[in-house]
Amino acid sequence: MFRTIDAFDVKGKRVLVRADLNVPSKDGKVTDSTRIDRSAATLKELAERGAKVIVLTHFGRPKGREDKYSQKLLLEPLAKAVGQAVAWADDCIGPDAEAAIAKLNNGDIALLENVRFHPEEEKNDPAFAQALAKLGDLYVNDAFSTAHRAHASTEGLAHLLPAAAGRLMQVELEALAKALGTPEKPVAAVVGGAKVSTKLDLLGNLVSRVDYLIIGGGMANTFLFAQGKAVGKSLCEKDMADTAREILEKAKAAKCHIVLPVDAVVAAEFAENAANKVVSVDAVPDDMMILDAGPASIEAIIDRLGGCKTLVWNGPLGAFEINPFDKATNAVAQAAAERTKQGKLLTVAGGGDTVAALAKAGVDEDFSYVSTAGGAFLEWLEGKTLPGVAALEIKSGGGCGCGHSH
Ligand SMILES: Nc1ncnc2c1ncn2[C@@H]1O[C@H](COP(=O)(O)OP(=O)(O)O)[C@@H](O)[C@H]1O
Ligand SMILES: O=C(OP(=O)(O)O)[C@H](O)COP(=O)(O)O
Repeated sequence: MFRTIDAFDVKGKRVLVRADLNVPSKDGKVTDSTRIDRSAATLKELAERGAKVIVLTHFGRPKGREDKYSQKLLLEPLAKAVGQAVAWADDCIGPDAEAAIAKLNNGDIALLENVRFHPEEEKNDPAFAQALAKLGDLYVNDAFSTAHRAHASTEGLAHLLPAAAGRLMQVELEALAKALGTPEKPVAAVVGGAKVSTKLDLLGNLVSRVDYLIIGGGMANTFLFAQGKAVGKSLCEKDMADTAREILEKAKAAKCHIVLPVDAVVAAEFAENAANKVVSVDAVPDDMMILDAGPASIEAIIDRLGGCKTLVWNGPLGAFEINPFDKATNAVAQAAAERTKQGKLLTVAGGGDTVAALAKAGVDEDFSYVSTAGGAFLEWLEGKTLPGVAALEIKSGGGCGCGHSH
């Protein structure tokens, strides 16, 4: 049980909204604005109700203040999404933030610079959380896709100010519970993408929840390496090999079938239209990298989905942003969309890049539900309590606040 923004009288109040505007980008331009667009409902409602709306978010994984992770590129798409100008502050705490907020009138919206420019954010540092809290009267967490992180702006702040869930947070939790509360079996999970170390661990729990775990993208390379295969220059976290082997053992014990690529599209560089060829996963050349799953792997995955009733998906199967390494992601997305339209498969997908990949494949409207969250959604699926959601719990209201119904 958590409070929503219905419980707040926001008129004239400074409302700190933690959104997740961590969107895909290229050359300083946002390439998929889904997270921004879906965060707009809360921001617009608060502004319409007369709040001074202050948006906190992270963008990427900067190590301290790094210009390439400045959030200025978000200003224009955010202004478009909310239908009004958005003010800016060069820092998320201190004099810059205070000055920008002091200028806000009721109904105005401001975006502050990347909270991760301060390493204290990810440490959930109490003094940093206090510095953020000083800027607002009320706190709204609308960042479901970052709710698996116990950071100052996603967790700490909820203990320092009156706190509520935003509309996107509400919608996500309700939609996931409805779609996946009791998933029809067999259930397949597709997990790919590039965030190997932060997502590999959770696969250990996922194997007891799904019948098939289909591993692709950079994640698969680490498993192939763990099986003793050479992966050349591929994205691969070699120090995670033991964890990968443990997951394979856990899967066996849980009778979860792991599906790994059998062939791969390899190239010498991560670049658009790089010369490429299809090889067996047993024959990846030393000077090349795996950038997509090959045709035999695509066929095996689609074949496997044919027998499933539910699909959950986070992480593209290849480097989908650069042609032609989007083939496996496109083909599997289109096959899943087709089966969804036929009423044979319930499909729930999520993640900043996964959403962009589904849009590129032209099927984002055809899935049963598309979440803004990737890692958070998988952790929710594991049955884990998400710290960002739990912190919103109304202590006397009963329920643990994790978003699951127990
Ligand atoms: N084989 C691969 N090698 C390098 N990068 C890959 C590979 N497969 C997928 N990726 C990358 O994974 C990224 C998305 O991963 P991730 O952030 O985990 O997904 P999401 O944002 O949907 O949760 C994309 O930028 C894509 O290029
Ligand atoms: O993009 C995100 O998650 P996702 O890649 O799992 O979809 C969130 O913004 C969380 O980012 P983080 O994984 O750097 O904490």
